[in-house]
Amino acid sequence: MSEQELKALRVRIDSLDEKILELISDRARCAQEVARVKMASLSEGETPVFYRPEREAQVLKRVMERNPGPLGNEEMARLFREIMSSCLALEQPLKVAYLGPEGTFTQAAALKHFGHAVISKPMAAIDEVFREVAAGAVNFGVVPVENSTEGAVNHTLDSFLEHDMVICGEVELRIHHHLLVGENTKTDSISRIYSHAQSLAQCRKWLDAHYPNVERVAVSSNAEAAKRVKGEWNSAAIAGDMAAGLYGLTRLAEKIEDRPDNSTRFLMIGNQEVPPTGDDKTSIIVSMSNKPGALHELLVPFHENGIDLTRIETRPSRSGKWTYVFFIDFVGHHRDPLIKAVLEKISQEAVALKVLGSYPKAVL
Ligand SMILES: O=C(O)C(=O)C[C@]1(C(=O)O)C=C[C@@H](O)C=C1
Repeated sequence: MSEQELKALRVRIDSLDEKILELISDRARCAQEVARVKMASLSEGETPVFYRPEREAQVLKRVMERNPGPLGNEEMARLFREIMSSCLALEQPLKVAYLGPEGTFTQAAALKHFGHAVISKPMAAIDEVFREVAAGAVNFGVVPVENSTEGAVNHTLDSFLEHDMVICGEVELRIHHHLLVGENTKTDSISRIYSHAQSLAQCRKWLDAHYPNVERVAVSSNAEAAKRVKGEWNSAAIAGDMAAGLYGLTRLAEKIEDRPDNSTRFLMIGNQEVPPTGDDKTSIIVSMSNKPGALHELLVPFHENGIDLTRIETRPSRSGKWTYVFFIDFVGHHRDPLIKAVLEKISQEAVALKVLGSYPKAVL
């Protein structure tokens, strides 16, 4: 390519950037107007709701449907995700608590869902995320709920039994684990590998094959594991890219998870109900009386009405020995007439039924 051609293309890019700049600023001013309208239409004592997950899901879907390329749909949606995040921050900067410390996959999930313009607050435990939201110290919380290799995150399920929370969104993250070492690590003398118990489990076969005699130490998070390695010459950590970058570690082995499709699903929790988008999911907790056929009775209304169950999990109810609650996720919104009727039917048979929330299916 000649110098001349390159120059002409760069002039074109400069002019396009100016247009993009103008358009983004126009959009941001529009968001400010939206905030003004929301404030003006409040009734006495009402608090404004600036963050609208149902609208955000629609915006991102529309972008994906109309994307002419050559950028991929996910990439384009990611760019718009960030534009919307900045526009919302003009209306109201969102505060989001997540299972920390900094560098965890949960932080990556929070940023994927809300964008980078949020004020994010790391918490030391899942229960603390719930408490922070309940106390009103943050607008939303982000917690892991299930992993495709290791199953349910029980701390999260149990926290739902103790707190009244509304689920307002979900996000899925592909989880890649690396074996990380520090500058001073003697890589041929590694005697200890730190990670979160779930991550150790997700890499079990790889560890058995490559480090069968090395001690595996479970710590509170992958980021914590990465932090520890910095000061120890004989240890390594299993963690992801964010933690590696944050603590300046290098990858001794990449993508060591046993299953290449290893993914974790995270939930956004808050106090705000989300209206239907037409492509939603609902999560409920149900407890049934301890009698034969109880689970069958619970599932029949879903089957009879053709409702797609996406998950069912059992946990001890914590209110009696050998009594259980079921966590159920299904496709649909609790305001849909069909879902309403099914929930009505179930509540007639159930000891207790609680709708944890209806929320847009993950777009990104
Ligand atoms: O449509 C709204 O209610 C807005 O506030 C605008 C907007 C956007 O930038 O598109 C910003 C934040 C909301 O979460 C959803 C959408």
